[in-house]
Amino acid sequence: MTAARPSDLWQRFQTQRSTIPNLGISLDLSRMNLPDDWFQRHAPAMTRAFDAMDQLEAGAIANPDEARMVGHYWLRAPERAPTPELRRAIEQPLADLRAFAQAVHSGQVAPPSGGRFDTLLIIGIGGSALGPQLVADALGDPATDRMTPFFFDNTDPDGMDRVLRTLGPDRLARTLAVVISKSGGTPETRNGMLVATAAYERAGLKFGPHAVAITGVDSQLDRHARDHGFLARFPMEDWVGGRTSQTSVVGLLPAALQGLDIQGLLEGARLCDQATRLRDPLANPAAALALAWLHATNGKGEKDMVVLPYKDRLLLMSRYLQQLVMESLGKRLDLDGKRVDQGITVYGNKGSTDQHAYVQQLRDGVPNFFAVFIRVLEAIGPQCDPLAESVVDPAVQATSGDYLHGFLLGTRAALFENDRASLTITLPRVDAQRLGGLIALFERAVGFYATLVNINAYHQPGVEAGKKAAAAVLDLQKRLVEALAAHASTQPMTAAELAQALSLPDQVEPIYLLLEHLAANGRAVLVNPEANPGSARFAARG
Ligand SMILES: O=P(O)(O)OC[C@H]1O[C@H](O)[C@H](O)[C@@H](O)[C@@H]1O
Repeated sequence: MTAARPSDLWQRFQTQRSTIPNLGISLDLSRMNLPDDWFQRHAPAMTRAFDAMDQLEAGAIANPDEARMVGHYWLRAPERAPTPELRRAIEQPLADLRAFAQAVHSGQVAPPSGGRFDTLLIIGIGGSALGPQLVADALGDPATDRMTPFFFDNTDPDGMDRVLRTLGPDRLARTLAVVISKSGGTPETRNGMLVATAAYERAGLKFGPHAVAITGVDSQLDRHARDHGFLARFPMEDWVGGRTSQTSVVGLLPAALQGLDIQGLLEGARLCDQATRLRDPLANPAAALALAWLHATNGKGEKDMVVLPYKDRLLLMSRYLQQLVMESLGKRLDLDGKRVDQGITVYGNKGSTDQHAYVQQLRDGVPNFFAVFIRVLEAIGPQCDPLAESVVDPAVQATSGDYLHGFLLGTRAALFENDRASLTITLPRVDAQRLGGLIALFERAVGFYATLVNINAYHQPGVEAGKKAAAAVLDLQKRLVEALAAHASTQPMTAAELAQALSLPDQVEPIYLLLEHLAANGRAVLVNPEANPGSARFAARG
């Protein structure tokens, strides 16, 4: 049990606290059980991390495997971009996207069938969806949004169908599709675009005059957009990674179209960047965060990070951070090519909802995590009806917001009592500036941490393995459908027999799984449904 006295904790609360002054954001590490000399002990390592970050911001090839610069910090301070060309590559698209959003809002850019665009269908995945989703949900307000956002962020036909049915053909005519893919070749996004195109066409509409693309210049998507008369194309630069693209066109165009405060997002990120360039880890929340992770995880991912925002609007924060942290830090090799199997697992949802779900395990179960509480001081936003924050419990004169805050402090104390560490990030409110600041805080903490554990945070070689394997599966499926037609039109066959026919005797299991999928979707027939996998027989569809 932790035997810290309240007066010691109060002392630690004051000394292990850093801030982003202009945003009123603070980071409290008092419940992380850091040894007193933790920061001092890691001063030399942190100096290296500051040096690496300085070089990155100055335009070094900070992503060595892909031979790329890493420029997301310039997006909110274009004057810091290392060359005038790079500065222009930030300022021009920013001006263009603002002008485009204004033209859409004013009706100057309008649907061919008349009226105004009032709905957005954002098509993207991973870094091309998670940031826009987080921002849309955190800052959006159905009463004041200029356009209502919907997302295709997967290749699940049922998921896409649900969105399309929510929209219906009439609303589709007033829907602007924003197709986002840095590489321009991501299959899920391409599929989403093709399904959307078919839906527009079925409604008697052409997709191009309802669509814009955000993608690398001359990518497959860029060429498709050009050839199909998209309304506009916005460039995505190779020095902006998908998971750090929220302050690029990727995050800003959807937000601007929704009518959100993109200047606030940029400003918040810029102010955070300023505060986190300070070379004093105790006073620099991004450095302090990275050093706290180093302690909690032993620099080897030994503990998971549970993200607990006590605010519905920040529900998607854990999902956003999952990609930012796990895709950046989850690496097999370090920068010297040594096997390290690095990473920090991130999950979470929101408080106090989680207290009625998995906090039981956090408090009493396997102690394999540390918690990140996100505490928002103002209980309601200026746009809220005060009714939501009226007294609900006259006995203690408490409002719903008092309860929410009370549950946060209560859970923080209950975890700490049981030797579960946590850190707390406090924001005055959820607005564009604070959200921009929060995103930038984690971006830089990830960068520092990567240097502390000597890995490249800016590539994702592991993702490719799954993509290649999926392509091989689709190729096998094609050959299987052909084999079914050739050999199993009259005489049903087992997976093993089909594997034999394809000369792929060691592929029986994937062949069975594909047959099951094809049969469930009416593209093959399972003639003996009660049979076990070994004796199940499949025929071509007649
Ligand atoms: O923007 P895109 O090129 O379509 O990529 C979308 C996502 O897919 C990839 O697999 C990467 O792992 C992500 O980092 C990326 O954000």
